[in-house]
This record gives sequence, structure tokens and C-alpha cells, in this order.
Amino acid sequence: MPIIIEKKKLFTLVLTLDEKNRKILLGMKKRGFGLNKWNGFGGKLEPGETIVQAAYRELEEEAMIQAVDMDKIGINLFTFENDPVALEVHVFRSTEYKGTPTETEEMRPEWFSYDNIPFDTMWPDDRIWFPLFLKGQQFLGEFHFSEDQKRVLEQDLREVSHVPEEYDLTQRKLA
Ligand SMILES: COc1nc(N)nc2c1ncn2[C@H]1C[C@H](O)[C@@H](COP(=O)(O)OP(=O)(O)OP(=O)(O)O)O1
Repeated sequence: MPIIIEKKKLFTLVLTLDEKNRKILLGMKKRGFGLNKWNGFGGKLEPGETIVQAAYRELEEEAMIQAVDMDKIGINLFTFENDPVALEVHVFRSTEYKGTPTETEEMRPEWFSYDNIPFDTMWPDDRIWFPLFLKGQQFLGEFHFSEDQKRVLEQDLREVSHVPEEYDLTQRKLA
């Protein structure tokens, strides 16, 4: 079946690393989309906000920490069977922060070793692009999910030398 996109929604996703100890900070989602899954911290943009501003804000709101550095490392475009709305998720990598990760209404933060990432309790796309993310390689990904959001039916993951401002839908690989 062709993948038709009539509209896309922008999201951020921030993953904080403790590179010295090879650990990653994830949050258990306590409500809404992605409930009961470990993920990075992020969400939708507020009116008038840039993608980068939203990334800093969401990390602070959901984990109570302030990123000192943050680099956009990739964009994932998610589509779902029989749904014309795509999710364009801008992924950021942060290695320094201020504050103490603290549980909030939306997320329960926890550190995981790079060797023990809980992929079985994460979105299924994560195990595909995390290896690039962890080694600091910029990427563009497309993931087409089953209608029940449980399985990746088709995927395309590319290493890039520059991450664009937004995903160019005319250049997408899955269509
Ligand atoms: C479908 O595959 C996905 N995989 C991963 N790893 N992350 C995803 C996927 N789809 C969405 N996400 C990310 C993008 C955002 O970081 C969150 C969802 O954000 P949410 O819906 O919670 O947005 P908020 O603005 O925080 O929502 P509230 O209005 O509830 O505050 O998941």
C-alpha cells in the first residue's frame, strides 16, 4: 500500500548521555502517547517556538534538567498504516546538563548502561537507529508502522553529513 502523507506534526526528542560512564538517561512515559515505554524527553512545539527552543523546554519540563549542550543529530519520520498524519521527530544529543533528573507528572527518569538499554520496552524503531545515535553519527530515518503501532513494517535509515532544518518530504524513500 502506498504511504500517503497529508500532514506532518513536529516533535522533539532529547537523549542525554553520560559518555564517561557509558550511560543514557531515559524516561518512563507515564501518560499519553508512548505510555509505559522508555524514551528520551520531548514533545510538540508550542506556538511561536523553534525546534531547538522546544527541545530545551521539554527536557526541563519532563526531567527537570537544563541541557548545557545539545546537537541535533537526526530526524525520524514516522508514519502509520491508514493514517495520513506523519510525525517528524527531531532527535537531539546532549552530553552536559545542570540539575538533577527528577520524576515529573509525565516521565520517570532513569540511567541505563549502553549495554543494557531496555529496547523491549521502547518504541521498536529505537533499536534500529540507536546504534548510529550512540556513536554520534547524524542520520535520517523513515519508519512505517502497523496500524496498532506495534511493528515497523518498512524502514529506511541513512547516515548523513548534515541534518536539515526539516525533513524534505519530496525526498523521502518510503512512499
Ligand atoms: C513512533 O515511534 C516513535 N519512536 C520514538 N522513539 N519516539 C517517538 C515516536 N513517536 C513519537 N515519539 C516521541 C516524540 C516525542 O518526544 C514524544 C511524544 O511527545 P508527546 O505526545 O508526549 O508530546 P507532549 O507535547 O509532551 O505531550 P503533552 O501534550 O501530553 O504534554 O515521543
